[in-house]
Amino acid sequence: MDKNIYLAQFYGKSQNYTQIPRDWFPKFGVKRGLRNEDHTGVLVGLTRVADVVGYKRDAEGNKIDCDGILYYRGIDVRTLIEREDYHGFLYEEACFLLLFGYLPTREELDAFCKVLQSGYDLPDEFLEMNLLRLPGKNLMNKLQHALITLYNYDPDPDNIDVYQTLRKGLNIMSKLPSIAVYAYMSKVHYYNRQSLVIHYPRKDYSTAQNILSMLRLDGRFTEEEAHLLDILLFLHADHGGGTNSTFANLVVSSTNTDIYSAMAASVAALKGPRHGGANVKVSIMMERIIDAIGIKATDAQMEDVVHKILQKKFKNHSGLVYGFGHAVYTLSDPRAEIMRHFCGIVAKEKGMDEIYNFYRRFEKVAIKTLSEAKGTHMCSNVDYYSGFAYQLLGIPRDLYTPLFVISRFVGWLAHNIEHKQYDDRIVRPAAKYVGEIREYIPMEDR
Ligand SMILES: CC(=O)SCCNC(=O)CCNC(=O)[C@H](O)C(C)(C)COP(=O)(O)OP(=O)(O)OC[C@H]1O[C@@H](n2cnc3c(N)ncnc32)[C@H](O)[C@@H]1OP(=O)(O)O
Ligand SMILES: O=C([O-])CC(=O)C(=O)O
Repeated sequence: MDKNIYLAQFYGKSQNYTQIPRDWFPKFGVKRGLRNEDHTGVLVGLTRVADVVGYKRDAEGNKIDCDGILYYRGIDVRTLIEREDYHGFLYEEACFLLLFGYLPTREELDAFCKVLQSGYDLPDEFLEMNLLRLPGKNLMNKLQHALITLYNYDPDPDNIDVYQTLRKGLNIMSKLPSIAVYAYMSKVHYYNRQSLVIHYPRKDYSTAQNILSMLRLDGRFTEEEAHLLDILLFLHADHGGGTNSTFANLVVSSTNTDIYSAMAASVAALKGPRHGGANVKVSIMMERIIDAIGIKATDAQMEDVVHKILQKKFKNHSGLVYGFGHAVYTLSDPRAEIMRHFCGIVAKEKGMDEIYNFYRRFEKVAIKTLSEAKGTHMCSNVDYYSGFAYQLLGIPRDLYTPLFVISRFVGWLAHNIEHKQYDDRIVRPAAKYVGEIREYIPMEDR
């Protein structure tokens, strides 16, 4: 018999031995997904890096929905964006704030940018050996590979001293934009037979400027485009210690493994479509929806699509309307609100307001339909508009989630350092054995 048929039979039979009924989880007091009954997260740590506020508590301790607020080191991200003194290095300023806990002076920010800029160059032959000779089908997997490979270029890679972690982290961080863009160039050269374009990063450019200049054939971009990308990088920089990819970092790093391995674990987590990978899924989903019902579709047609997605009758079959719902936010994700605003402005400038208006209308319909279907308020999340914002900048879909990595790396690093300094215990929760204890049966008696 075909070996796959055997395997399918073993798998079928295994269901008699391996099942764990859903109601056993509450019965044994297990918090699935580390969530409490009211869906809030189980407390697993203390942090001063960022705060994600999505609900309040009333006097009786009940959870009350509220508009979301995101604080970086206690400062509302909106105030950092709305300021009058924009200088082109918003993302770098946020990196400083997240890592060191205070807002830099002009001199401190310049000095910090110089540290980053001094790390822009890749090690000799890294590009040729690891990116051009080994193109990756998926850039998130390729980024994990590149991170693990950078270990080999470090003379003391297993040194996990806190200050060394900061130095190594900043060095990796400064190289990520080139690695991601070159990995993309290598992919489309190899798999799509496109011409290979390699622009070197400029030392005087910010992270946002370099990404745009390395990606574009002529290396040119406008100030407004760099500003939008700077804001996008800024908005993705951190989301507290409980978000999946950061928690994954802390779990892995708590074994005292090297920083390259811990960061690769975070990239692996962020790739998932329930997390950072949702930005690609949203983009594909919206394209398919527009294909199916047209850009001028009515609200009723949009509502029908949402129901079809929920019933797994629309194209992606996941049952999820990507870009909606959040583990913490209830009424709104402040990052989606900010992006909606900036996307509106840039879409108008680029003559893409028709598609922007579609996103806008679909957002309202999806929120209403999902909230009714699930009996709880659901908001659009950061991933709903980010792909569209990248599309406005002409950034290819392959790079949507890698851009999230470039940005969130600093958050992973800040929490990694904080955890090493102040928690420093191996993460090791418990799982209850709920099977039976059985006698061994000799082979001839089975
Ligand atoms: C950067 C980020 O990670 S932002 C999040 C990006 N992810 C997405 O956009 C993917 C779509 N959204 C989701 O999968 C979820 O809303 C998450 C993972 C973001 C948050 O999930 P949680 O708060 O844990 O909610 P949970 O997954 O328990 O969902 C509760 C219920 O709502 C449903 N639900 C939640 N979000 C959605 C959605 N977007 N579409 C359809 N159903 C949803 C779940 O299927 C579940 O239904 P059930 O009770 O009938 O099983
Ligand atoms: O907090 C979360 O669960 C997911 C999220 O929005 C992020 O990591 O940016």
